[in-house]
Amino acid sequence: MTPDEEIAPTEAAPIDVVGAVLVDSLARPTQVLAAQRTEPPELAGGWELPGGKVDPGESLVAALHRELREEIGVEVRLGDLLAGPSDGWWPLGPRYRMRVWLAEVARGIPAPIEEHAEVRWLTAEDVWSIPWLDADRPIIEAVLARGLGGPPRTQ
Ligand SMILES: Nc1nc2c([nH]c(=O)n2[C@H]2C[C@H](O)[C@@H](COP(=O)(O)OP(=O)(O)OP(=O)(O)O)O2)c(=O)[nH]1
Repeated sequence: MTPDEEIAPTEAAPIDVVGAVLVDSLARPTQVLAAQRTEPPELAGGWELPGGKVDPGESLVAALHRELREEIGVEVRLGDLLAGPSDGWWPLGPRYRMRVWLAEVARGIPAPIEEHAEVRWLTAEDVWSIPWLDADRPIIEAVLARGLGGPPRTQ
């Protein structure tokens, strides 16, 4: 063991987060829902996919339904997993990783009940009009590549 390895901290397991690409229609998506964070200060004002951390012992899908109910007040139907580059996960900085599903509203109207200042439906045309969190940008690129009622973004 080198001195460097001796002092290197053990790599902590990533914390699992789940998120939804909530679209107006799974069959023919033309709009995606973005939610503006209110905390922590370094992320406040940034826009993200609704979702949150998985509780201990909770399944990923159960966590996603719970977070969507608590945060934006909707019941959803889940569609496909939007697979990320790391075994299906999307990296969120050094501490977190996120699984993302397409979803549509089954009941309720999305509202910023908890943790968000605002929620907004965005078309392909205006999807870059808001400052997405850095980690979310490749996810939004992937959403556009799948199709959001318009051609994929080219640059
Ligand atoms: N929910 C969500 N979190 C994201 C996204 N992008 C991104 O970098 N993150 C980060 C922000 C947070 O550091 C972490 C998820 O934590 P969270 O604050 O949403 O989780 P939570 O709802 O369970 O919050 P809390 O109860 O622990 O306060 O992942 C995203 O699109 N959605």
